[in-house]
Amino acid sequence: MALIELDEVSRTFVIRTKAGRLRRERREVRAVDRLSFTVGAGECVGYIGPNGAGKSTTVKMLTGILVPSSGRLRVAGVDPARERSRLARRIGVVFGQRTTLWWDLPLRDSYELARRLYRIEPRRFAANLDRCVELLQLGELLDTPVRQLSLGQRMRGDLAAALLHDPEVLYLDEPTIGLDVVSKVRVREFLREVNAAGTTVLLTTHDLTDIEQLCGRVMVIDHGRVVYDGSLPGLHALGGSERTLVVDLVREGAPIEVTGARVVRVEGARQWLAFPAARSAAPIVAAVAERYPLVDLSVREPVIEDVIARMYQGAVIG
Ligand SMILES: Nc1ncnc2c1ncn2[C@@H]1O[C@H](COP(=O)(O)OP(=O)(O)OP(=O)(O)O)[C@@H](O)[C@H]1O
Repeated sequence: MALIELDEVSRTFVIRTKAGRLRRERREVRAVDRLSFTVGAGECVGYIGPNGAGKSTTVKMLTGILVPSSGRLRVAGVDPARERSRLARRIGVVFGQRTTLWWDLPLRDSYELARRLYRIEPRRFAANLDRCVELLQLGELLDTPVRQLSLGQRMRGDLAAALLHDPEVLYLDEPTIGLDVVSKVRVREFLREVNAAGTTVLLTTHDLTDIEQLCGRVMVIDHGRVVYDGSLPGLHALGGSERTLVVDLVREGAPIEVTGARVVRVEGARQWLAFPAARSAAPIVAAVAERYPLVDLSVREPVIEDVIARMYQGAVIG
């Protein structure tokens, strides 16, 4: 069953700019351009694209904040713009850069407000809160005012707030932005559990590791249109994008030689090895670790803009 359905959805903005002392120019920006796609119940879909591609505009239309200029849009069978409050009970939204929590109140009070706002039945509320507190390790934070929380703690608090009313669909906009490695891991683990329990997830991010670890399907949007819909390895394979293994050796040495990767940069005891992003890093990491004395290793994902640029090149060449 499709939970999210867009059929030829467009959204234009009119921008008026000054052109001379008195004259104003009127320009139309088509942020979303005859966009069609469906997302099935239980899917976790990565929604990625360069800056200004139309991602936020899509998500705003899916929540009912923005009205489409044309086309048909349904979320859980509801027209978001027409029945925004009815839809609000069925969706959860988390924006990494903003919080829905009350700044001066303890976390617990924001949750209590959500309970009243969504009229969540008390037993269900208690069970959901317990589950979120356990999975997100919020126990010790419940009585802390939100303004005193770290970014990672606040994000975990926001995730719980978005899920207390058991939404069928969860929209996430950059949920790991600015978080340290440990917090990122915790947030991703939680999202995996939420999705495994049946919640449909639409995830907007600039961090390809989020997509790699959570989404079986990725949609790339550019200039308001879907330009790729498939798996992440498939996207990498299209343009031949590469990941980088950063290796800190115990001491400086000759460039590392392992099958499947090539050294692209050397700086003192640090070496950078590029390898196809569609392939697993595991055999390369194992080969390097076996043959070279190491201090540290890390894998860097390519940036989304590069992957998309390469995808276009691949599509032209291929
Ligand atoms: N309220 C608005 N008024 C005018 N133009 C807008 C408005 N909102 C978005 N746009 C324009 O629509 C286009 C798509 O913007 P949108 O914010 O949806 O992109 P995005 O993919 O979310 O980008 P980012 O990754 O930078 O958040 C951009 O050209 C943007 O300038």
